[in-house]
Amino acid sequence: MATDPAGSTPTEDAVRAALATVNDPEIHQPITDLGMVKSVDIGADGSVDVTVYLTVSGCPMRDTITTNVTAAVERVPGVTSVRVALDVMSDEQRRELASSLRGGQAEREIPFAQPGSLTRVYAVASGKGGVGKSSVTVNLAAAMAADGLKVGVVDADIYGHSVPRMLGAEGRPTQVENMIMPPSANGVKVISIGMFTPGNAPVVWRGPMLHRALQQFLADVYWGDLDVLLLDLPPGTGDIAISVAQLVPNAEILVVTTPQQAAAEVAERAGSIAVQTHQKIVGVVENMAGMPCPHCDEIVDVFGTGGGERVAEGLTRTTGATVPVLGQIPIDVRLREGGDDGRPVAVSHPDSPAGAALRAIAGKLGGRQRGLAGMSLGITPRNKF
Ligand SMILES: Nc1ncnc2c1ncn2[C@@H]1O[C@H](COP(=O)(O)OP(=O)(O)OP(=O)(O)O)[C@@H](O)[C@H]1O
Repeated sequence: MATDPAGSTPTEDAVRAALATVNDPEIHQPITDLGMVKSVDIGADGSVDVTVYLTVSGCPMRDTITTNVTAAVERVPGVTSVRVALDVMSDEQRRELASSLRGGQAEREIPFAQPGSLTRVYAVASGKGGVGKSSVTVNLAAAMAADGLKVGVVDADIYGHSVPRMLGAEGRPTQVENMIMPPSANGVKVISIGMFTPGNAPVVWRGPMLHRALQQFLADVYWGDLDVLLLDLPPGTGDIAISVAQLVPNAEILVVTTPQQAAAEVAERAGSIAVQTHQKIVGVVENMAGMPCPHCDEIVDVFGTGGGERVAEGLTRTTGATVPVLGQIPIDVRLREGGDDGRPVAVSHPDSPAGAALRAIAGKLGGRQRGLAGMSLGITPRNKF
């Protein structure tokens, strides 16, 4: 308990100032700004009773909120004890909160697709499954967050939703009215179809349902201000790639391939869908590019060589714009282990060959300024006379 040399009772202003330092763990804003402080009562003996509104009953964050509120108020000089009681917001209060979080933006509007949005959106695509698309997405996201960027990931890989586990962000998102609060881990906010399906049930959704799910993830999830949003797409050239193009036309495509000839060919096909959707391809990542021999450090080209380069050249030819190889990531058992444990190798072993390669790619993508080059200006050229 903080001692007060003057021995005076703490003021309500001082207690509220302390409460303003406590962020809601899901919304990441001060509980005082969110209308979550119901009452503050201060006894003559310096005891403080605080009642906090939870957004929903049974909120999974109730213990965290109680601990953080207690710790903040205890630090106020003159406070002798802190008791925290919890209440639940009424429907009306929840509606007000949801509308203030939306900041006046209309319901169902996708903030990233608005003109002037400063969030860079990357849709991570691959031709074949299992080439490491989700691993690359998660590691790039965690590395960018470690560099201080505000990052979100949408796991749109309907059939193999592995992003929450790879990031260590399992658990169900809470909902405030129509707004979904994304869990976060490793500094990254994440939402996944897997968070809404019972157990490990396979998802047998068709195109229109996938489109609606993606729209909901983009419009109804409270992302806050993001610097970068990564979308982990299912492998191949399915419906969801078209949905991304319709919902976030300014999303740029990042193609992941392995060095193998066959994988490179399908990756090129997946990438060339961007020509039809008029999206920009930001670059190619070659994953599983060789494995250092554990005995002599010689690089063993398990999956051959040159796939990334071939895809980049092919896409440059098809799109007419230069598509670079952004980096090559070697096979590394720590990358796989990190994926299984929710500790991305780019942050747990940043200097390992795979970690360093991923961080370098994250630096290139995270450091780019969103210029007008990637944006639709929404104007039509006038016909020539
Ligand atoms: N560079 C690497 N070194 C070692 N293991 C890797 C590497 N890249 C990926 N893996 C492992 O390969 C497996 C497949 O990776 P991942 O799930 O990221 O692929 P994916 O392309 O997203 O697959 P899908 O789209 O089919 O779900 C995972 O177990 C992952 O840990």
